[in-house]
Amino acid sequence: MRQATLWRYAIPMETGVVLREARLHQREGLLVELRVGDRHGWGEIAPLPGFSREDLCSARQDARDWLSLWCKGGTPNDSGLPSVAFGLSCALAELEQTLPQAGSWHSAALCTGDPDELFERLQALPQPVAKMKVGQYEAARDGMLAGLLLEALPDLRLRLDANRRWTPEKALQFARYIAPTLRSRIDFIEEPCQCPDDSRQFADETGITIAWDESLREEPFCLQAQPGVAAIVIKPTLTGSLTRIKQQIEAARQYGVRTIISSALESSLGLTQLARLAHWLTADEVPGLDTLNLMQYQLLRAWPGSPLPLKDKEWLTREWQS
Ligand SMILES: O=C(O)CCC(=O)c1ccccc1C(=O)O
Ligand SMILES: [Mg+2]
Repeated sequence: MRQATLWRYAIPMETGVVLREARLHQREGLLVELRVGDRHGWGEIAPLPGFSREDLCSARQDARDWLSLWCKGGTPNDSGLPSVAFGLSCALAELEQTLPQAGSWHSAALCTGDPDELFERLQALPQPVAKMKVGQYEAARDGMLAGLLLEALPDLRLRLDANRRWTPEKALQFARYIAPTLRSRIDFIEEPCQCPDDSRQFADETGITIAWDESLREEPFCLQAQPGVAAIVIKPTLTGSLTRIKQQIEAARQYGVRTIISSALESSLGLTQLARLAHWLTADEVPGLDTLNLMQYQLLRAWPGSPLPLKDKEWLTREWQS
């Protein structure tokens, strides 16, 4: 017999580092638990305000409809809401034991705090890959800091994320502070300019490669081999089912473009699944999952080595059961 429960969580968190002005003080989402006999599978459905097109209310409704049908023995189609399709497909994959347990537990370290502290943290990393948000302050400041880090830490690889905040002039101003010999250690800048054509031109002019993030979720987006485009950044919660994620990764591979699996601020349950997904489908890449520490605690599953407290089901609210 098939059984399903939909749980709700709310975790205090501070998201200023990643979301900037759109910051959240609490992350809300749903967890889905599927059971068949003594097998079970979990998934997380957590639309991210400001990024997802669906909200939690419509996600809950869609998830309930899907689960009702599934419990009756049906095989419902993937939800059209990306967060729902992602969470349900993870729960099914766990149930069917198709999501391997091994995970990519080393993430690109999210650069926070003051430069001295950052410097020490990066120096201690086994795989020195860091991700820095740029475009919030002066482009010159960003350029100086990035240049300084690359110069001081000769093994460091840097990923930058501008979230489309630069005009073409600002982007070039940033690049002027990065010596040409250091540029190849910038893995990529995610979406430097407002418009994708300007971002590609930036890559052409500076030799600094770029990655698509926001563009991936815009219609019409057609992945192609483009000079200067090094990677796509996939946030599964904003993308959809495991099948869809696999298709995107496969397409990128065909064009010689790297894929980085990245967080949309999921709880430790979803985040550990993303680490497993990353290991399974993008084994050679360091994922962008360094967001757990923004939360006050972990839920149901522990990220290996995390000192954050781990909370159990008592911290969840039951929303629906069948
Ligand atoms: O990609 C990462 O390394 C961390 C996640 C991250 O930056 C992010 C998280 C939530 C929403 C948007 C973004 C972003 O890439 O801008
Ligand atoms: Mg990004």
